[in-house]
Amino acid sequence: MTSNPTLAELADRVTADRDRPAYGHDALITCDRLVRVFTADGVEVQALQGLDLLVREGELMALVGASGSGKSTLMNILAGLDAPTAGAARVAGRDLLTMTAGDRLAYRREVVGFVWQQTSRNLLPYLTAAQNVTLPMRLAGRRGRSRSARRADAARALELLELLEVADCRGRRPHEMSGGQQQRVAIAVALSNDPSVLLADEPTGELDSHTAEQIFTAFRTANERLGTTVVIVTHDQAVAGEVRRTVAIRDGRTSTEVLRRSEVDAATGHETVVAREYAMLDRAGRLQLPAEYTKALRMRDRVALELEPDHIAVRPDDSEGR
Ligand SMILES: Nc1ncnc2c1ncn2[C@@H]1O[C@H](COP(=O)(O)OP(=O)(O)OP(=O)(O)O)[C@@H](O)[C@H]1O
Repeated sequence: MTSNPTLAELADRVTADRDRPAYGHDALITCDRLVRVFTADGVEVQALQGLDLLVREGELMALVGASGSGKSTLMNILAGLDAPTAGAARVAGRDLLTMTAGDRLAYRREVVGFVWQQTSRNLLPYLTAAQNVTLPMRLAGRRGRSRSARRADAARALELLELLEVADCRGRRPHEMSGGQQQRVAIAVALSNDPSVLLADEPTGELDSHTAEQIFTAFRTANERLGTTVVIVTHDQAVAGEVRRTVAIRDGRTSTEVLRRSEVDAATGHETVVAREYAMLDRAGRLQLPAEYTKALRMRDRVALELEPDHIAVRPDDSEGR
């Protein structure tokens, strides 16, 4: 252990702490110790238990986790449909805890777009694809109600439908389209007001694997061509495997994340994708070890720690019988 710091050292530490940028200062989405408690029939359920998550502008990332881990709760908060119990959540500079009902409505219209699993939840059944895409633009009313504004909205709707390769569906109502076409139109609807963030909760859950791949391509197109930040909750390993960053949620907290990067072999020019798993370390120093690791070494209750020059070793408790 180090000796007691001098007064000058303490003053230096205070200055360094003060000058350190705030947590998530450069992130588009910041969740800081986010808590959501539900009370049902007098029983409290802690759906989010101090979740930390940072998403940078321009990312395309996936959230995965077992059923009940808190993914939908998090998405509903980020979508502005639900409010957290405690902690902090900011998206594109908006504080999700302190927003008024009016701010929340503007936030849902202007800052986030969302695509849900149930195709029926995304589109109005009595409107055509093009009308579904122009509706959020009309509701936001950014261009006014003149004829030229309506023409500009219709042109943007067609551009988006073309970008997502469903322009041929523009005059069709949802029941006249396949599930995959409906989801691509739903992505166009979500993008209509040029949101900073596109949120999708199991968007491929009702689709076969080939169609799911097309939907994922549509998200990638939105991310690459429009620069929209995309967060997708998915059970689909194929989708999770396609993104650079997959964050796992366990028991209402972010636990591990997998980062993938391409490596090109200098000799052959062959490109391979290398994946590496990381654990989240929160500001209190808490770390969640993957269950399969702790099970493999029969670790529970207590582990032995050793600080090495370049790593920390975590070993099974060896104190038994000593
Ligand atoms: N409105 C609610 N009232 C009470 N409990 C709720 C409510 N919404 C969610 N929960 C509980 O919160 C926990 C997290 O639920 P959530 O729906 O966020 O999980 P999930 O990871 O999205 O699961 P799934 O993959 O099955 O959709 C669960 O224990 C759930 O039962």
